[in-house]
Amino acid sequence: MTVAKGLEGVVACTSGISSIVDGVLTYRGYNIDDLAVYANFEEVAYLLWHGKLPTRSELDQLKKDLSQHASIPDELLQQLKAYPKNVHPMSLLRTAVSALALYDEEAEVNSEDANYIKAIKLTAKLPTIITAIARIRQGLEPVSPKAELGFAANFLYMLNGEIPSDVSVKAFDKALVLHADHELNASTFAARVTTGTLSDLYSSITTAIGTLKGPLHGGANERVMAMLEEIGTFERIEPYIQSKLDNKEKIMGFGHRVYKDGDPRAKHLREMSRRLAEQSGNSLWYEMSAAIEKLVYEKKGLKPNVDFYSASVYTYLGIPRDLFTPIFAMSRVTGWTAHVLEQYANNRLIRPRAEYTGLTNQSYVPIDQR
Ligand SMILES: CC(=O)SCCNC(=O)CCNC(=O)[C@H](O)C(C)(C)COP(=O)(O)OP(=O)(O)OC[C@H]1O[C@@H](n2cnc3c(N)ncnc32)[C@H](O)[C@@H]1OP(=O)(O)O
Ligand SMILES: O=C([O-])CC(=O)C(=O)O
Repeated sequence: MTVAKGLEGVVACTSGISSIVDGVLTYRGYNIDDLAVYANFEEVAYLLWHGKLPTRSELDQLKKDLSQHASIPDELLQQLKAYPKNVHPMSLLRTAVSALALYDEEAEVNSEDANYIKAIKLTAKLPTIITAIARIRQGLEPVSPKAELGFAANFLYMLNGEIPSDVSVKAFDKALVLHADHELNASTFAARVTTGTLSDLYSSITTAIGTLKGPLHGGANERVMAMLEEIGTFERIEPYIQSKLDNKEKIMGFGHRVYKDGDPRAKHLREMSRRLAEQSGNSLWYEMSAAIEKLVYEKKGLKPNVDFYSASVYTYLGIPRDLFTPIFAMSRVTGWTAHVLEQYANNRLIRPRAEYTGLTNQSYVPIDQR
């Protein structure tokens, strides 16, 4: 047997959802560079689920469906209020999504239609859950979603209780577009493994959230911000980075399993960070990020991934650091569910092999003789 550690280079399934070829990322054949400029998040969700861009009336219907399903069961809201306050929002989100299944009568119905509706429900409810988590821990009442607001605007509105500015909504919407899908990343693969057993869609998304949470995957974005805060000043950048490299520690937001010459999403986030810095009158986070990018490339030849500049973008948008990964989940749930639907449509159990490296020929010794 040949072992590909971390499954590097292994092609584990076919997929028609997103592709990465020669460093170019596409969703359903559309280049991410075009989608980032022209599409909004709801259009991208439709594209991922249906394989084509929506017509005006299809988009209006999806927006209606998302808004119709945005509220969460009162039982879940009461649970969110009862959960411990000092727990990471990703842990709360994972538990809340699992709990949500208990209040969906169709949770166990495994038809294509029922699963598509579950995909819409989960996408609609994630912002409501995340903002409720954020407000409850501050002793504030959760804010109910507003039907007339779009997906990105609704999140910012429910988080702060104020209608957000157009500039913030546009920037946040673009960040959601950029995070929506990414071929067979770890959390999507995990979701497909769960789906492969013919378990239910809520189980697959709970699996995916738990997988995204790790610092080598989606959890890197909040750690990038922690690093920027820890470094704090320009003079401290060089010694900080050098000591990380000397100690063979990972610099968060750099490197990628698939992109060796840079992540195409990073340039959009870099530009967003630059603009938001200019508008906010506080360029520190952007300037520090740009200096770190240059230095890490000079010293180690590594380029930033999607998580690097998203940290300063979200900070400029006034979003607390520990909500960065939940926001990633809020966008990626569209990609995860598209992959779950694709897996169900052409399923085979996912069950690779392991090369055994343990002891052999052991003789059983009775317990009182060990
Ligand atoms: C949304 C996302 O999931 S994007 C990724 C988010 N994760 C991060 O930003 C965490 C930091 N980055 C990393 O840990 C890695 O680059 C990963 C997990 C993304 C990819 O890991 P792998 O493909 O397994 O690469 P691997 O860890 O083998 O790295 C290859 C080489 O680059 C180095 N390297 C890779 N990333 C980094 C980094 N961020 N900082 C320092 N060195 C790094 C490794 O030390 C190794 O160097 P060596 O050959 O001198 O030993
Ligand atoms: O593809 C990966 O390995 C990680 C990633 O960038 C993503 O999930 O967006």
